[in-house]
Amino acid sequence: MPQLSYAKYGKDNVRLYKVDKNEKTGVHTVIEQTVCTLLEGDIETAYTEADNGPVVATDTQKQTIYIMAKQHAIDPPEQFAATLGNHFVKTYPHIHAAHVKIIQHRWTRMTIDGKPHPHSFFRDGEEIRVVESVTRENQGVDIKSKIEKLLVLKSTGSAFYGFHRDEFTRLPETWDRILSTEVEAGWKWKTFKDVAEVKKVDFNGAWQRARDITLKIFAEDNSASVQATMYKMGEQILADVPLVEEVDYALPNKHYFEIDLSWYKGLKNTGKDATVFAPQSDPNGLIYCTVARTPKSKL
Ligand SMILES: O=c1[nH]c(=O)c2[nH]c(=O)[nH]c2[nH]1
Repeated sequence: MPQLSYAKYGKDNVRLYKVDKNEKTGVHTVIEQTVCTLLEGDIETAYTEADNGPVVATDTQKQTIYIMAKQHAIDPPEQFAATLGNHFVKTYPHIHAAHVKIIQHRWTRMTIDGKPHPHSFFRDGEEIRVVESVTRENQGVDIKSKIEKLLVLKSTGSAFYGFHRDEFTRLPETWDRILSTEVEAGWKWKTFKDVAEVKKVDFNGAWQRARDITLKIFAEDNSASVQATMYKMGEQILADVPLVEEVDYALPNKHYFEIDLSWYKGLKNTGKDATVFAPQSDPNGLIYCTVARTPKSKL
């Protein structure tokens, strides 16, 4: 007999915008998010017996997102995720866990004639801030914060030599190359007891630190490899944000190939003379790592 071994359900791609209007100064602050909520619990019969009794409709979940957004802070997104998760597990006795994912999109204030504009914003890149949370009944809140789609490039200060060589190796060693990646960085927080504890944490400060560290180390490290540079980033975030237990990075190595132009009148464009390159869309390297405070057993 087959069995339902796992189930969760909810509403994805709920788009949300909230404006905070400071009446005194006339300055508006805007936040745009895409929210997903997924509920777990005693919902088996909805699947196995066509019983909709336990189903908190996905439409209800969507309406709840709007109402909670009106009544509570949605920034930082970590706090809003915990508020939503707490609502679902506290309101419905048969719901035992709520997964909330929030993607926060960039709206950066415009500078007009050298002054920050009170109510006009622009999208400065595709970078997103992501929060993944799970609130479990009587077991607290687990939160992971992320930066995704942050595209960076350095035109020098990166080498790759001394790697293993055998009969399959074609790649020459290089002491000066272009390094480019689209940063995906995540940091997992210690388990929080409840929403009250979540509310005390400076998530925006931590996001800023993680982003600054990523950019500073990317720019300043005399990179031996993607692996070595990303490890330094992880170490530094753990050192700077005590409530973070684990940091992970996923970095594609976006290759830029030298083009030999010597066929054209002996034009020099390789080695130290290389200035025109061919950016590659694929294939690309893909390097992962997780840096944890306490090493995990490999067993
Ligand atoms: O930083 C790098 N790490 C690698 O593992 C690797 N492999 C490769 O071909 N180029 C690079 N660069």
